[in-house]
Amino acid sequence: MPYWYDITAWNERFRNDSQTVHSLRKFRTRWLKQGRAFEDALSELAPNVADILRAEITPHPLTLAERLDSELDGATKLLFRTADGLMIETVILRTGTGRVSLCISSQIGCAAACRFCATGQMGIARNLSAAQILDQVVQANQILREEDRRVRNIVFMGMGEPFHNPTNVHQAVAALTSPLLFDYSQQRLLVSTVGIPDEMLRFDEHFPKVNLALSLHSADQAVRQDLIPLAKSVSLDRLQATLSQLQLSDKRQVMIEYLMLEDQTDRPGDAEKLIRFLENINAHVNLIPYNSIDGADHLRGSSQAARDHFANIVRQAGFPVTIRYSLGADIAAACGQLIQRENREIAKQMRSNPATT
Ligand SMILES: C[S@@+](CC[C@H](N)C(=O)[O-])C[C@H]1O[C@@H](n2cnc3c(N)ncnc32)[C@H](O)[C@@H]1O
Ligand code: SF4
Repeated sequence: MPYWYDITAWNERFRNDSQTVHSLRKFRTRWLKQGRAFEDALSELAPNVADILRAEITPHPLTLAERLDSELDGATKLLFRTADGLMIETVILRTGTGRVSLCISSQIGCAAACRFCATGQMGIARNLSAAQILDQVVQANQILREEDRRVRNIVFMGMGEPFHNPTNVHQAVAALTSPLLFDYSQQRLLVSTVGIPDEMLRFDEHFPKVNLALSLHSADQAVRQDLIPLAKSVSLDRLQATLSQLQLSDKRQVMIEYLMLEDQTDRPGDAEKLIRFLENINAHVNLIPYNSIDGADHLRGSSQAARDHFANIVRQAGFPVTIRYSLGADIAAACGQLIQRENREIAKQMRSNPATT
């Protein structure tokens, strides 16, 4: 049975029936581009075609468990439950201009175990399937349809390391950018990684216009690997060489994400190291204010003065610098925070009683 996003397989199956191929195309437009509910998208199809889809497609592999709307700004956090009871987060970000970005998850938990990240502290890592990754976009667009909006930009900045789940992430990106499915241009997507060199290059080759972000956070090897245990196996030299091989241009700079941590990453000397690291790389630096998380009491976010000073040093070296404005502070914006404990509990139950899961 083909997945709903496997266009080649569906077309092959109905290759002698052009009318069905045509009505399937209409259905996909209504469902994926217009954000209609599955049953509504089926309503204009011939009954026999609608019955085939009802019988063979699982439209929503995720169940929306909770929706939290920020009272401060245009953020909505969606908490989804997978079939085996684990939770993931997706965030809708509405900007003042009316544009909407969606922050999606690619894994449950994350093996990189970054000290500052609630997802990394979750103690469980499981890949999301391509259908689960895509369902976050499908369900967000259904919510946004009620507001006459559609997701415009999609960022893989939710839970998980996308390049630890490359097969499913490649499939999901191919579906999102396929004119026959979601029809987003590659430029509307951004994949953020902690830095998995081979996978970054492979992705760049397949999707040369999808934006890439590297979560660097420090250009000092000792500090970086202290914050990101996975960095012990990836040297800064290797990362630098990887960045220099990406297909960058005026329209596609690599985004360097840099977490501002007091006395660890935010000193003027740290800015100088960052500038040296980025020499000859077409990069845009995004400074990230730290959202404190449980169990990381030794980490403190930088003051605004330190952040501004750092930004000025990097700007003077010729790099565009932005400071990330964190939306949804009142709905626990730091990804994974809300569900960290719940997932740990479920994972513990699974381990102690595997027969029931
Ligand atoms: C959750 S990660 C997911 C994508 C990928 N694994 C990565 O690290 O780039 C997305 C971004 O959130 C940042 N982040 C994680 N925990 C944070 C926190 N407590 N405060 C601020 N940013 C955080 C990460 O450093 C990363 O730049
Ligand atoms: S910051 Fe990214 S790589 Fe690090 S633990 Fe969190 S999700 Fe994983």
